[in-house]
Amino acid sequence: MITIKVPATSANIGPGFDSLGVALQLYLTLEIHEKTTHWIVDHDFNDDMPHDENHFIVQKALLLAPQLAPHHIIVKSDIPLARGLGSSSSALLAGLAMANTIDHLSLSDDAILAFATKLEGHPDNVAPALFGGGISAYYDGLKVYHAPLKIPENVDFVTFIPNYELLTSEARAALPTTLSFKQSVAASAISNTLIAALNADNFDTASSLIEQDQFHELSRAKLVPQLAVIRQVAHQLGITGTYLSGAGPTVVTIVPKDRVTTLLTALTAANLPGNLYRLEQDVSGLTITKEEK
Ligand SMILES: Nc1ncnc2c1ncn2[C@@H]1O[C@H](COP(=O)(O)OP(=O)(O)OP(=O)(O)O)[C@@H](O)[C@H]1O
Ligand SMILES: N[C@@H](CCO)C(=O)O
Repeated sequence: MITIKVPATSANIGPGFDSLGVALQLYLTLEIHEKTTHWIVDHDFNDDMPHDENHFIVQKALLLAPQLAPHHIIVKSDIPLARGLGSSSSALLAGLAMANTIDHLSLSDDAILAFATKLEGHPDNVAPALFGGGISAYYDGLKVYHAPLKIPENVDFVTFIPNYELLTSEARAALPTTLSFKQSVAASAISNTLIAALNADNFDTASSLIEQDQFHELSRAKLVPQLAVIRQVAHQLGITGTYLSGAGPTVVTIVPKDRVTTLLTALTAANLPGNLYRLEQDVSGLTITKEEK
């Protein structure tokens, strides 16, 4: 049996729209069992999700390897669908890694990343899901340029997952079609300075800049009213570092570990419609293990 494990990811980290992301310790696991005459996909999701070759993961694998032999596969996932935790990127990478492994394609990580980014349109979920940790990345249409983003070791990710879905396509439809030159310069300066502050271990500056995005949060805030509420609760405790995770609706606050309980207590009292988690950064990224029978 071959097991492919892929972490969830939280993209944007505030001002890093479509370029920054971090892997988190929630996982999709894909087990590849025996060869079969047609694809058999066991999963715990709703039965509206296909159990045959029409399953998302198989479809993505077939894009990379159209002649891929059918197998019995089992998908298990802690990553909620369409909540801003990169479920589609993790599933996409699992499919590509399955094709690469069982069809012996020997594609490099960078080749897989470029293929995945072409399908996703932006690298901010797929890059950290593949490599683990924080990543900054840019796709020029052919190649993905990427470098590690330094995430402090002494922080956790307080993650509020609302009890409703928000498709990325819907949240992208809310984005502005143009930004003025002045606003573009400010928005990229905020993102650049965030990266520099993280690299300099200056978390006070970083956590403040995380909240100053000018690319996407203003136009998406109406879709996720909990973003403003969580920021306000955190500010009352002197905590900054709250952002819309990916396209939302999940809201993440990056918090020093010694303040996490205080924030979780206050957010629990706010009784928001969804679930709160304390997550840690994943540093391994996608892993593949082979077990001989
Ligand atoms: N494990 C999975 N198995 C099958 N399909 C999946 C799986 N995970 C995601 N998908 C597909 O991806 C869709 C969600 O993708 P979408 O890009 O809207 O959200 P997301 O990836 O969870 O969020 P974001 O990109 O904002 O972080 C699901 O509705 C489903 O079609
Ligand atoms: N950067 C993307 C992440 C979700 O795919 C967005 O915010 O739309």
